[in-house]
Amino acid sequence: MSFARQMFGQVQRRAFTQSARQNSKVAVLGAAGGIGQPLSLLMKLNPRVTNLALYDIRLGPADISHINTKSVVKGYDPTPSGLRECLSGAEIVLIPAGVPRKPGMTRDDLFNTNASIVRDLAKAVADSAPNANILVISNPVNSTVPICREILKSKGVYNPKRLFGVTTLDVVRASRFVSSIKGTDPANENITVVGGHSGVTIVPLISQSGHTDITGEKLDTLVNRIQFGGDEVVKAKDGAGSATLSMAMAGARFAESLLRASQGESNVVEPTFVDSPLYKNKGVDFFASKVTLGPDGVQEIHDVGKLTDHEQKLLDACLEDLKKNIEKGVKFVAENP
Ligand SMILES: NC(=O)C1=CN([C@@H]2O[C@H](COP(=O)(O)OP(=O)(O)OC[C@H]3O[C@@H](n4cnc5c(N)ncnc54)[C@H](O)[C@@H]3O)[C@@H](O)[C@H]2O)C=CC1
Ligand SMILES: O=C([O-])CC(=O)C(=O)O
Repeated sequence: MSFARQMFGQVQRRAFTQSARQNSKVAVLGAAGGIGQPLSLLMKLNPRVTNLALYDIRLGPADISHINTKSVVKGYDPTPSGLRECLSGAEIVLIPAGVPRKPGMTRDDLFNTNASIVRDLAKAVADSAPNANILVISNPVNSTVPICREILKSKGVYNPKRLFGVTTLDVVRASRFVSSIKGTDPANENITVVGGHSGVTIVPLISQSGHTDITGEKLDTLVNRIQFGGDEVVKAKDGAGSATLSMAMAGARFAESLLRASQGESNVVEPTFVDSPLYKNKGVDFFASKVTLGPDGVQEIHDVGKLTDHEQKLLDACLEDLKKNIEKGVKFVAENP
């Protein structure tokens, strides 16, 4: 039997044998995109999902509904009522809607287009799924998450425990890159990455991984590759977009963690960009660090732990940029409500 048949056979068996403990509707906004399509596929293969609601302004991945797992899939029209129905009753709303980078662009260069897309989708979520966990993938995450907060606040439904910037890809990359240096299994490499999700705001804490032998130039190269892993992909795709498959996997992993926590599993920890007390005294309202997830979303925000002098310098540079990125999102909503 081919590897693919074996793999999908296993997924299917799991899907049919594990009975869902509760109804979990997951909505994907931007479902027809480079991330949206594989992300929707992974959600369709997840036995914890009972309803999968797909929305995009262009035609979506219609054949996902033919996959023989139990969940019910529905694609919605790109109309206000379609979006309302898509969101109604959703436990998780994944947002990969928006434009990706081209070579030479920073994530911040996407702001002008993606800020209004995310703002308008956040308004719809506030109206139709005010209690949902909102998982923002659209870049620049450091600004689009604060945009969501401002919209939810303006509508009186902001719950800081349920708004997440998805930074899982940084952690996925970090464990893969460290494992390729060390010749280890990436599944066993849990590298903490804190801060935000662009360039120097991405701060990998290699000292906490136990790999104290990665130092000097080797460490600098590794840190730079984690911080600019997204650029590596943008360059390789040469105008055809940015990371899609690895991002879909990372988004699906984060959504799965939230579902595990909401379905009663304890000690579910994921790094994510949330409304965080850690650096509010420095004017930084959002920060990614390890977060224990619970049935109500954020359960506990962990601090960054012990840092080397080198990591402290990286963190200082991160906080400076992050503050500006967050302020930019807040200002956008104040001026363009
Ligand atoms: N957080 C992260 O780690 C990562 C974030 N990204 C970001 O994810 C976003 C999406 O990337 P791709 O999927 O590659 O782009 P894409 O262009 O392939 O797909 C985006 C989709 O969003 C849809 N869309 C646009 N406006 C919409 C609206 N108002 N409502 C619903 N759907 C809408 C488009 O029709 C398209 O299908 C980009 O902003 C990219 O920078 C990409 C990789 C990693
Ligand atoms: O680099 C980009 O534009 C997409 C992204 O966020 C990533 O791959 O980490």
